[in-house]
Amino acid sequence: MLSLPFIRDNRAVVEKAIADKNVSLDLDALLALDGEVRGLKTEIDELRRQRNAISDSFKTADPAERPALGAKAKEMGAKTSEIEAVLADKQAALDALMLRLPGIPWEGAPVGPDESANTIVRQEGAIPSFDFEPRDHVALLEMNDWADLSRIVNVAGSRMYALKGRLAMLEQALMFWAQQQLAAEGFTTMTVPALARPQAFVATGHFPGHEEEAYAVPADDLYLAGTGEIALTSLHSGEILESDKLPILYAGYSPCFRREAGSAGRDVRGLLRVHQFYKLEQYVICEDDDAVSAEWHARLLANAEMLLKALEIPYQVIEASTGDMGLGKFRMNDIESWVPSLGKYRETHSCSTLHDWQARRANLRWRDGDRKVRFVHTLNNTALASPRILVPLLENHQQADGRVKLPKALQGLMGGEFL
Ligand SMILES: Nc1ncnc2c1ncn2[C@@H]1O[C@H](COS(=O)(=O)NC(=O)[C@@H](N)CO)[C@@H](O)[C@H]1O
Repeated sequence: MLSLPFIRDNRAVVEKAIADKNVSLDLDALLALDGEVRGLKTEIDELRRQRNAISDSFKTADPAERPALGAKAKEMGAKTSEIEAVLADKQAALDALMLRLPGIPWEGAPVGPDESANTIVRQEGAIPSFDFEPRDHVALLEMNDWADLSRIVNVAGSRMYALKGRLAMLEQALMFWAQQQLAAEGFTTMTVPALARPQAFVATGHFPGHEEEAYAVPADDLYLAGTGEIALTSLHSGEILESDKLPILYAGYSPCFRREAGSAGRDVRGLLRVHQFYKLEQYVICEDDDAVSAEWHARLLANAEMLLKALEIPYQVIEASTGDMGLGKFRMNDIESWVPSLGKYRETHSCSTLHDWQARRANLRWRDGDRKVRFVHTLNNTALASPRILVPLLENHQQADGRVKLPKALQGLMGGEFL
């Protein structure tokens, strides 16, 4: 969300963000509502002032005049309530439009409608060349009995899987290993729930707009989150964080649930796109200073690259376009990992800076050195998301006989050179 003073003073910038992020929002209607709300508030204040004046005069008034004064006060009270009802409706309409406002993208973001406008920042790690016909991850799962992709569908429906044996253990080991790497970078590991109240989805920007992507639990007015970002964004809602508590660095581990409503037919084979997965989420709450945010964005990206380099997975860093980065983002860099069976890079990480766009929605504030209360900045990036990360991991390290050679970083954890 943006502040109304910012919108009033930066109309052209906001209009450009609305256009560049393909948002359908009538800024004139929003500002007209803002004007009406301010007018109604002024009217109410004036009525209250007059009513108070009458009440004050009541004590010293001639007894004969009191009935008329009482009637006047009563009439003003009725008028005030009438205007307050109108104000409530206008305020609700304004609040709804405010939630649709885009965050202003950084000036270096490629302007374009969707991911087709994304650009490649750089590529890291040599694409492996095999002296045998490489298998895809599903074939590797089958020949090593590392997953059940069929029976489980009878139990839980499509896009579901069960990992087995050493691969199931590797998934757990990977998450612990990543938590250790992030702890060394100062991030506090947290396990967070997937269940969350609707307001938590509004705070991150998932609602309004993406309700159909979340599984609902209507009996309890809860939804299942698709990312630990949702719990972490609202964890400190309503608090005023002292400056010595910033930055807050969380490594949030959670199950993630996504309906993938819009993904029919995409990635239907295997582990790339499933309804339930596990993610370790890097999350930062920092002071509202653009340079500080930019520094944390770079560090979140570097952390993810550190993990990919240790896993010896080739990848490329992507600069997201204005149309692909999402409503609230200032900047988004995806990392795409090489998948040999597809002969292309596929997204495994997504690093975002949101400035105070989420903080305003989540009511996340801090007290600066001058004791001034301000909204914070929030950032997030994937550390590891499994089972998707297993796809490049297994395929890039496969041997001719179908065994998978573990990267050195995991050999100690898994007690051997091979999975
Ligand atoms: N349906 C899915 N199945 C498997 N993995 C998924 C799915 N959706 C997302 N992921 C993984 O989760 C990562 C982060 O998802 S994201 O929506 O791009 N971004 C976020 O959730 C941010 N909070 C950063 O983690 C993706 O890069 C991908 O690796």
